[in-house]
Formats: sequence, C-alpha cells, structure tokens
Amino acid sequence: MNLNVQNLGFAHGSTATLEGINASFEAGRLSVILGPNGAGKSTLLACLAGLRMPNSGAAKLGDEDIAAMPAPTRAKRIGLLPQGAETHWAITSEALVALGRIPHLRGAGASADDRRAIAAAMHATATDGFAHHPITQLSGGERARVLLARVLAGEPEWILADEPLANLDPGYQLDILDLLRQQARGGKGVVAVLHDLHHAVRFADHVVLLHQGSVFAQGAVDDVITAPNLATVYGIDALLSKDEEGATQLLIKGKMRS
Ligand SMILES: Nc1ncnc2c1ncn2[C@@H]1O[C@H](COP(=O)(O)OP(=O)(O)OP(=O)(O)O)[C@@H](O)[C@H]1O
Repeated sequence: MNLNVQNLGFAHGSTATLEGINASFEAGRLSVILGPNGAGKSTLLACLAGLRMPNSGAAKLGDEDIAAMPAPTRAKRIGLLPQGAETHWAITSEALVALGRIPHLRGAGASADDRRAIAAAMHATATDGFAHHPITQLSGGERARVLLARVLAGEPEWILADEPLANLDPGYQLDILDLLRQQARGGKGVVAVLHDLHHAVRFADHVVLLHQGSVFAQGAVDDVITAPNLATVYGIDALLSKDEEGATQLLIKGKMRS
C-alpha cells in the first residue's frame, strides 16, 4: 500500500507553504525528502502523518484520506518522529519507548507483545544499555535514539522521520540510516527528511526534492540528485560520478558563483 499526496496544498495562515504537491511513496522503500530550509519538508511530513489538514488535495494511505482516519488507527499505522522532539520530564528511556505502544494498549497493562516490541526497538537503536536512565540525563544523541525507539516500538506500517540524524555522531548517523533501510527492506514504508545529500545519495531508494513549496523533481537518486538540480535548488556546485563499484559519489565543491 502506498502513501500518496494528490494536488496537495497547505497554507500557514494566508501564506502558501505547499502548492500542487503530487508524490507517491512505496512501502518497502526508503524515501527521502530533500530541499533547502523552509522548502516545506516538515509541513509535507506533517500532512502525511495526518497532523496537518491540507487546504486542498489530500494525503492518502492507499485510498484512505489520512486526515479523515480515526486518530488511534492512524497512530497504529503511521509513526512520526518529529523534528527536534524533546522531553523535559525525567521519565526513564524504557518508559518513554513504552509510550510508543499506547495505540496498541487494551487497558490491561503491557502485554507480552508490548514488552517484546519495546525490547526489540531498544535493541535495534542500541538504547537498551540505558533503559533505566532518566531521559533528561542522556546526551542529545542518546535521546534522539530513544525517541526513534519509541516510534519503532509502535510497529507502525509507516515510519516518518523528520531529520532523524540531528544530534547524532557520524557513526550513529550511519547506524540509524542502516536501521531505517532495514525497516524498509522488511516491508515497512519509510519516509525521512534529510539535509545531508551524501546520505541521501547513499541510502535513498527514492527521492522527492522540494523547492519553494513545490516538487522540483522526484524519482531515483541518479535522476533527482543531479548537478543542475542541486545548482538550482541549493545554489551549490556539485560533481556526481560513479565509483568502480557503480555507486554514485557526490562531491560538493562550493557555492555557485553568480
Ligand atoms: N507554524 C507556522 N506558522 C507560520 N509559518 C510556518 C509555520 N511552520 C512553518 N512555517 C513556514 O512554512 C515554511 C515551510 O516550513 P517547513 O518547516 O515545512 O520547512 P522545512 O523544509 O522543513 O524547513 P527546515 O529545513 O528549515 O526544517 C517556512 O517558510 C516556514 O517559515
């Protein structure tokens, strides 16, 4: 089942943020939304998660309008890791991850399934080592992984991650990207907003490049992350080539000279 947006428009007040967006995201793929600051990436992700109501068009899961889904159904099917998510109360990591099971609870406390899902999510994100530590005493990177574990614990069909690599060191960035790719290989739909073009080149199965609230290009990495597209959208001078194994390599040389 795919996640798709049809002629979607969204305005913050009277200012149009997204206009005429048509895009399709397939389960089993790691899709990446790219675009400069303010292009509308988070707003699009919020529409896909059903947290923003489009002013025109629709975001759909298969044929179902996401904005019209009952919230508990939506929360079971679509897990969102918001940008810059923070926690200000001293809940333990494990208790925070357990909150990801709320859509599944039936009032009788945690089931064996809940405990298994929580343990699996903490193991996958390497957060089990600080399961009993208060979240307020973790580093930014550790906290980011716990917040991702919370999404995974809900075992949603779709994982929407808004800048999931913020605060992570390079090693953990690769681990999280690997984890998101594994989730996609396992059949889930994964849509991540990223800023790092190198990561997008290396990990994305599908890219949607936004520019000023519209889709500038979408498709396979090699069709979207091209030197002319990067020059227009980001104003950067980039060189793309293939290495001896056929993998795309990106070199950002600098800003375009005007
Ligand atoms: N709550 C809001 N009220 C008014 N305008 C907003 C609000 N949230 C976002 N915007 C505006 O909508 C536009 C798109 O914002 P959005 O956060 O979707 O962009 P983004 O591509 O995710 O940016 P970034 O890479 O900086 O996170 C921006 O111009 C932003 O200023």
